[in-house]
Amino acid sequence: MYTITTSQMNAIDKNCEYFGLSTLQLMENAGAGIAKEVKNFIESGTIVVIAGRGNNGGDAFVAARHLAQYSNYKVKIILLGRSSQIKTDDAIKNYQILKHCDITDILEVSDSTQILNLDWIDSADVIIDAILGTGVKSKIREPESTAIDMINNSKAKTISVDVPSGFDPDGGDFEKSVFSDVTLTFHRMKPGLESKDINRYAKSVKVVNIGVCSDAEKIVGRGNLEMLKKRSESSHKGNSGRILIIGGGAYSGAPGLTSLAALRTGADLVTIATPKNVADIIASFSPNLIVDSLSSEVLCSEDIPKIKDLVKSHDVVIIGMGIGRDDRSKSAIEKIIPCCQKVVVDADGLYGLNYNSISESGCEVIITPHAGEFSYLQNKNTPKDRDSRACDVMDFSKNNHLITILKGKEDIISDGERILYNQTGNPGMTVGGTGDVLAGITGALFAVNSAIDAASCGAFINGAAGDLAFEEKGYGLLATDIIDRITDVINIDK
Ligand SMILES: NC(=O)C1=CN([C@@H]2O[C@H](COP(=O)(O)OP(=O)(O)OC[C@H]3O[C@@H](n4cnc5c(N)ncnc54)[C@H](O)[C@@H]3O)[C@@H](O)[C@H]2O)[C@H](O)CC1
Ligand SMILES: [K+]
Repeated sequence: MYTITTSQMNAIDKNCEYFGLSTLQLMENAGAGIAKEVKNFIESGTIVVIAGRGNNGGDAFVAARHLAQYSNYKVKIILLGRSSQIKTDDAIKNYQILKHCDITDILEVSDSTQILNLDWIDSADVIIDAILGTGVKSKIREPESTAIDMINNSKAKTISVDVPSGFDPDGGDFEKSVFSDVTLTFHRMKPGLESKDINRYAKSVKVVNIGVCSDAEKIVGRGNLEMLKKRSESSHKGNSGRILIIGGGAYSGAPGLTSLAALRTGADLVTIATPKNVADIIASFSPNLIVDSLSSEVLCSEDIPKIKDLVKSHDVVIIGMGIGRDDRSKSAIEKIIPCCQKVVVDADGLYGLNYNSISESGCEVIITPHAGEFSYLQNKNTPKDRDSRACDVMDFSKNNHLITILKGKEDIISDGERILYNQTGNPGMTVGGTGDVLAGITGALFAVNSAIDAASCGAFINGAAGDLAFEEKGYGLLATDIIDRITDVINIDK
């Protein structure tokens, strides 16, 4: 089973909320799960909860409430800091309920010398470590740092909530951490908990189910958008993506739509390399576009040296839209794709895919076929039912080392390991050009994000912008109406 990072877990949480499953409910399940494991671990004794001011502490307040129901446990709680400093509404609620649970031993400790003098830690049979979870950042401050040392120096068995406090669940560097006997991590394994020297920090790790609804993980939602890289205030021109679009010749509108969609998604620079017969037409669409004219009226091998040079100065290549199916173009595309580091292949570009050279070159490829194009790629009909389609998309992506967005009423996205579904979009989007827009959005996201995030969020944004356009224009919506609403979808929470 795959691991999930902190930002993936946050995305799942946010998607759960969209489906009506609140973070308070998840916290209740998390805390109840911890209490159940503690009960299995020890029959009776003194349990000391050491809680921080975030949701990790909140989970432990719930666990304390559940454990306090049993007379064979003496439950004591140490909150690091004052209750007025608890950060989240969920943790505050659960802390306040503790007053009504017959738990008499609750201490709020802000000063590290006070912690050093506490005899509670020595008297504990089990310590529940809930100081820091996935919200840990940089150097450990006081009083958390002293509390971690106290736990590590105590004889009590330590059960860590989600991760040993201080430890980076994503597997990055960290300053110090609790050494825990049992770590109870929520929902899925975390990459850091599988690292090679993990035994020092977490002797045993168990995944605890917290009742996440499966669609929150499978269906792309607003939570996934939050995983996208935020632009830093100090970013320079080019940091947010330089996109090279290779398209046009047979048509002129398609690469124009792709370019404008990429710019509206936040790309800094877009260059279109296009056959000479359409170069001036495309340039006339918008002063925002840089157009580089190719040697003849179709993309051909004579253009490859120039394109290889252009590829070097761009982060992502989007290839295929409006290019036509001339054999000369097809063979040029076969040679161009392996020279790219990141490439989105759409429309006629799909007929120039060479899987062997892709896997040898190590370039990252996203393809965006519709069902007909996918049938051609797979050399068999694309199935109609959802599960078989998803299976095919997953197998195809895995076997060919690429990421597929199979466009349809419900888009199916896979990197060969995971399957995601996108349900934004509407029947008005069967109009021409919407696929070109999707390629542009996806390419722009790909410049600064992982391929799977770019593909899944690209599909979501395209469909959601299409839904906004449909509200106003109904079946008269145009691909350009979608481009005009991309920023509304991306900026909705800002
Ligand atoms: N879906 C889930 O997995 C759920 C997880 N839950 C639990 O929530 C925590 C994450 O909660 P969060 O509030 O985001 O962060 P933390 O509790 O880990 O800590 C934030 C808290 O700590 C302070 N802090 C951060 N870094 C430091 C530092 N270096 N030194 C001192 N203090 C630090 C920060 O200021 C905050 O106050 C997750 O692990 C789960 O346990 C949810 O309950 C349910 C769903
Ligand atoms: K913890």
